[in-house]
Amino acid sequence: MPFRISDSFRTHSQKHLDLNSIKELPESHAWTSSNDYPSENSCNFESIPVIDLNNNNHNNINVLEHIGQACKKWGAFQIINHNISERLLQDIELAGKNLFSLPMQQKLKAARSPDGVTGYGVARISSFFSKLMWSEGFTIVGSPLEHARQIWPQDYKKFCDAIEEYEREMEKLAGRLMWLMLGSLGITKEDVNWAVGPKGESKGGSAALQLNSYPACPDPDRAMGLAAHTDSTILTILHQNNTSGLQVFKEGSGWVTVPPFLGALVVNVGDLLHILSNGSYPSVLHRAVVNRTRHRLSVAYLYGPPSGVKISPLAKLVDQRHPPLYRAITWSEYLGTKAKHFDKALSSVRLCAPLTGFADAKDHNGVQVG
Ligand SMILES: C=C1C[C@]23C[C@@]1(O)CC[C@H]2[C@@]12CCC[C@@](C)(C(=O)O1)[C@H]2[C@@H]3C(=O)O
Ligand SMILES: O=C(O)CCC(=O)C(=O)O
Ligand SMILES: [Fe+2]
Repeated sequence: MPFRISDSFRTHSQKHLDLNSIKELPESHAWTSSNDYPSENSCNFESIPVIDLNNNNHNNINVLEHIGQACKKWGAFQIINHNISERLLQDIELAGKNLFSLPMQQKLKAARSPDGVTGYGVARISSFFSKLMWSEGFTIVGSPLEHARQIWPQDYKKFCDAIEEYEREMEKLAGRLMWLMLGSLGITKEDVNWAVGPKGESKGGSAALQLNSYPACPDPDRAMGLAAHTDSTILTILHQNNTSGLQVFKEGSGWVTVPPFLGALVVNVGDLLHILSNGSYPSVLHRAVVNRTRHRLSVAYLYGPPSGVKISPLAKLVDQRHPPLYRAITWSEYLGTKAKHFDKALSSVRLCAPLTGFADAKDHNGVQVG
């Protein structure tokens, strides 16, 4: 059977409240310390590195080294000079704004079905939490046409054009970033047979596009935009509008805000790169908090390997002293595992305990993610 991301991650329950018009936080959305209360942040002045992809010599270290350090230390970094035009970033933001500002009954015409992946709905990880999140989402895999037509029977073209152009540009950037991140581990194209075609050309991966909307919230300290999670990807490229909300978890520092910089994009290490790198580049735990006055929008490009490809620790990174820590798994299988085990998914594909003290970040950082 052909691989489809849409087969792998099923929603358990969906509730649709119009968060834009609610004046008081309902009990259903009021989080407490026992479920990862957002205001427990430590005050942090550091943040993830900003890497100039054009600059081959930043503070005497080159881009590859800079990326390697960021992946090891943070599991995330921001990029500038990435060749995605400001115009395209504005277009995708506008497409998201136009979609989420529609009346609820119109958005629900493209509601994600209970056993589907694409379309409009609450965060799909909601089923792992007793409280609901202060956000709404729209997931696209491949062409947005079918859902766009359900929402705008005549007027779907503008939305589809923006999404499709964004997907094309993101695919190129994600491929480039994957080779930079793997390159920083000493991995070349010869070492990854599934990513290279017969003529030595790079093969494209699979991807999903996630539009996230976080309306202004009457009680932001007790609400959660998107609960702590890692992405089940090789890497994720995130565009956030000019309102902060994304936080990454760093061992020893706690939750650290990722400030939005005009034109910059955030890159996250996902669980599959964690596996490929045999744990050297841990996937980053992250979440989105909300804001009393400002509406926030983010667009995540979730990039993974081509269909059917088994992902396992790369042979070059494995030896007697560094045995493979994870078993081989396809993206589709991993998404199924994540849908079942959520924050325990990575541990559930683990083969053995590491020899060197390293452990899955989520297993020992004390942050409750599920
Ligand atoms: C490819 C995918 C990754 C994702 C599940 C999905 O099938 C499509 C949406 C993705 C997303 C976006 C928001 C956070 C996340 C955990 C979720 O609930 O849906 C991720 C999923 C993931 O990375 O596991
Ligand atoms: O909105 C954000 O900043 C985070 C979104 C996110 O983590 C995701 O879509 O996977
Ligand atoms: Fe995420």
